[in-house]
Amino acid sequence: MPQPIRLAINGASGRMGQALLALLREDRRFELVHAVVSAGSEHNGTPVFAGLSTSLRYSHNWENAPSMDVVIDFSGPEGLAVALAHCTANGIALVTGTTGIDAALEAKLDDATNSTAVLRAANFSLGVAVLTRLLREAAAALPDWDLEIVEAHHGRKEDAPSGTALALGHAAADARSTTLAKDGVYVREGRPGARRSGSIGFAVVRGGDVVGEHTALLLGHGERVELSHRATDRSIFARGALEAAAWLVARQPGAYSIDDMLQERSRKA
Ligand SMILES: NC(=O)C1=CN([C@@H]2O[C@H](COP(=O)(O)OP(=O)(O)OC[C@H]3O[C@@H](n4cnc5c(N)ncnc54)[C@H](OP(=O)(O)O)[C@@H]3O)[C@@H](O)[C@H]2O)C=CC1
Ligand SMILES: O=C(O)C1=N[C@H](C(=O)O)C[C@H](O)C1
Repeated sequence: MPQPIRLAINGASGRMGQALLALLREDRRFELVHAVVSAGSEHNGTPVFAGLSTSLRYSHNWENAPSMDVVIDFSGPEGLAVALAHCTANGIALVTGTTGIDAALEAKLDDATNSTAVLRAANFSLGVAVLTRLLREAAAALPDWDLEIVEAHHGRKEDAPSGTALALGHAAADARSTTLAKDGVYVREGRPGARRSGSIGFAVVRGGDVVGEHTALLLGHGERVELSHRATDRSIFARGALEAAAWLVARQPGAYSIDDMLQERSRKA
């Protein structure tokens, strides 16, 4: 039996953190060595696995963190920035699903890939990986059709549009040889006028306990194509992030995506 992979979770008390912990109870590939929460968290110092013999407690401290091989981050931009600094200073691989990242943090993440293996995914579900490929194909095959991306999430989500919606938009824009900076439309209010040909619109729904739904609408005249994905259980994202972490620990420094992992696996199969 190989040594388990020493894992830290950043954002361990959150919705995704808890989904990861539930899977880790049964996953012998990993040893959870650090479970990080915010400085003001009510979970600080409390046991991570209530009822089990392990003594691991939630912590907000990276300074005296134990040795680890990989960090999985689902914390938010502020938490990610701190975890990233720890990973680059100590040569630790980083898997992050945090969305809503600004340009400054994007630049730090890019810089970090010179010294650290970083795998980023706005969505760790296999279905969304396939949806993205299908959308690329459809957007290129129907270049004159209007393209709109609609997403729905639970009412606690802080960023909009979702990271997945933006990633879908970037993929479609790329397939049409344009960019979201040029053609993305995020707000329609009052009297915005007729739809500009070639634009890529985003619409956002928030409420209840929706896990995550994304639809790309390709609207023609007299017909339309709808490409949809519905996540009904957060464990799909958690499972994908654990697969990514197990894969990333053996990689050289660099920037990686879920597609890199899937392509390497299909080459080996
Ligand atoms: N890529 C993907 O597949 C997915 C991505 N996401 C993204 O992951 C992120 C988290 O989502 P979700 O789990 O729903 O969010 P939650 O708000 O439920 O959880 C956030 C967690 O981060 C912790 N946290 C907050 N600030 C810090 C900090 N500065 N340092 C360390 N930990 C911190 C919180 O701790 P506490 O509250 O205890 O202080 C909490 O444990 C979002 O950006 C979301 O969009 C979500 C689902 C899937
Ligand atoms: O915050 C969430 O919940 C989710 N966030 C990700 C996103 O912004 O795309 C992925 C998933 O849809 C759930």
